[in-house]
Amino acid sequence: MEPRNDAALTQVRYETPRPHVARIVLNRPGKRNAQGTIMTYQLDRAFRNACHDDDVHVIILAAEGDHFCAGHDLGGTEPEFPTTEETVGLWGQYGGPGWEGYFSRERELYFDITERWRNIPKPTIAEVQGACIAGGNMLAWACDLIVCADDARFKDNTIDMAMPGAEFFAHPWELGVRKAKEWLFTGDWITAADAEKRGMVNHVVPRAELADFTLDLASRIAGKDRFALKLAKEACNAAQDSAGRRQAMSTAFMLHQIGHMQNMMVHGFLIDTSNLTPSVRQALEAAKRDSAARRGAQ
Ligand SMILES: C/C=C/C(=O)SCCNC(=O)CCNC(=O)[C@H](O)C(C)(C)COP(=O)(O)OP(=O)(O)OC[C@H]1O[C@@H](n2cnc3c(N)ncnc32)[C@H](O)[C@@H]1OP(=O)(O)O
Repeated sequence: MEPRNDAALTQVRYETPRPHVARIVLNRPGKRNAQGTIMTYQLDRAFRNACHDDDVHVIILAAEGDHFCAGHDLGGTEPEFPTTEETVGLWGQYGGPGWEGYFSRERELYFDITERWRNIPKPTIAEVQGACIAGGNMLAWACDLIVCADDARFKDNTIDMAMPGAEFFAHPWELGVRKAKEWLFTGDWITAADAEKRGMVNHVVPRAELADFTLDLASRIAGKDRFALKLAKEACNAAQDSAGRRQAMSTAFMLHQIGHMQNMMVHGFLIDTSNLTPSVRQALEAAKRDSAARRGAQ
């Protein structure tokens, strides 16, 4: 199958820079690649294109601009809820009252979809530079390997939003339980070097060499037997799963829902917005006003 030049992709680019290698690029640098509903479904579409193309053996997930991903889009310039046409998940009831709609959205957009990307039956490599925040880590963690630039830095600031951590709660599996707790409790950055020491990333390379290094690694892997790669990935993932990863993450996801409901009861919104950076808080406040007006008009 020819790689698709997919015109539907506006916030994500799909490239085939080397034989048997697809490179999917988050392409919203003006918003620091914040991941909203549109980007999520375009990313899902790009991953599916790569999965369905027999000629693609390895997939790179990269990002345009200075930062890999500023996490979930808190600016709300996009539809809050997916339409049933674009969803692959079966949750539905996005317009449901109370928590019903939000639960479906969270489950589909942040948990199930990320788990599906983690289980893509081809090797995936994240190529990370600059800031990688909260939901941004979920994108990197969904990949099998992570190569990062020496300027990469990672944090999960969700406790500052009165939330217990991003939805795809791989933190303890990525950093070890003790470091994961400190990272979450403080909301501090960890550097690329620290992430490598913890085993969260495979390689740290100079920023100028990031793309070429990742491509070379991808090409080396792409030269191996495609089916054996798939089996090796499945075997490694099964080791984590038989140690309880999936069950622990399901529990964490439900606790995350409790965090949102508590915020709704205490702050009248999904998250406590008081500690957000000024530009993001401003965008969010505008989005909240729009959303309230839209709902009022219904
Ligand atoms: C369960 C929750 C999961 C989550 O993922 S919640 C999201 C958590 N993420 C954050 O709190 C990230 C906040 N963003 C930042 O800290 C900074 O940004 C960066 C360090 C990533 C980059 O800093 P700099 O280069 O100085 O950019 P800038 O002026 O802060 O932002 C540039 C434009 O990007 C928009 N933006 C940044 N992050 C987000 C976001 N997460 N959602 C929506 N928009 C975002 C801003 O508003 C602004 O936009 P305009 O130029 O139009 O004013």
